[in-house]
Amino acid sequence: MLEIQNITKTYGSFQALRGVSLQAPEGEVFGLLGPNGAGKTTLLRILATLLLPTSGTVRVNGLDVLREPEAVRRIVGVVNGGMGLPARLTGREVLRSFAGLYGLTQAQTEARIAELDERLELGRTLDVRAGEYSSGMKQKVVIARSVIHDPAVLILDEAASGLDIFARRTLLDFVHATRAPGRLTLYSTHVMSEAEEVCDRVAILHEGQLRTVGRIPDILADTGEPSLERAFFTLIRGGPVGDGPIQKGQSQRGGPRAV
Ligand SMILES: Nc1ncnc2c1ncn2[C@@H]1O[C@H](COP(=O)(O)OP(=O)(O)OP(=O)(O)O)[C@@H](O)[C@H]1O
Repeated sequence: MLEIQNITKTYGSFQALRGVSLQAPEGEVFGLLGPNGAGKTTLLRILATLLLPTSGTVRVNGLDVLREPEAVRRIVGVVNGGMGLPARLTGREVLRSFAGLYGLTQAQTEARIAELDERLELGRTLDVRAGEYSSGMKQKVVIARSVIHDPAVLILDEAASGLDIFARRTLLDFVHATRAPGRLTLYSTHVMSEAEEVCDRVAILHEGQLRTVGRIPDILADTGEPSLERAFFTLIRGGPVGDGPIQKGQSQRGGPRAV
């Protein structure tokens, strides 16, 4: 479903991604974890055709992101920071205009808006102008807009940030429900409990390189840690957290596990 081969990205003389390769199968929610500045947004923007890599290749559903960006955009939905909404439009108008861009008929559009209203609990947000939204209302409409065309691949970059616990719960349930044959959701977060809840597999990125890729139970077993948060620190710091014993998996530091 997603194949990333040796991606690098250089900003000026700074190497933000230093040879990232991974594969993510369909039918799963795949988590991308890493500290600030690890390169998560850079990688996700490359996958979403919003940024060119310096080198390497990415295929989404067999489509080359560099050679066939238009085709990739039709099957990908993306939410990342700083996405704006036109202040004078209501949520419903925003969704209708995006549905039009993707060629949905009026009947398809209204059915999809009704479905997203239910799944994301949009409620009155649909009929309020975006200029009057709270940050949580805005984020819900941004998410609804990103999936109006029912994309096979959904990229959510820190999508829960700024949401209260009710909206966060709605989002996590929504993400959970995206797990289906022929679908892939990429979910980046700093919140380990979110990753533990919704992700089947995670990649941990640090300083532009993968520290590990795998199923969460396997990562816990390999690091000998009881939680993803402790495993995360162990992998990022290159040593055990607190006074915990050094466990198996240490030999893998600095290189990713096979998926
Ligand atoms: N346009 C840019 N120009 C120069 N450097 C950049 C640019 N965008 C990102 N960087 C740098 O690349 C590195 C990776 O940034 P990126 O935003 O991908 O990290 P991140 O893992 O998403 O971080 P965060 O969790 O803080 O959002 C950082 O050191 C950042 O300063």
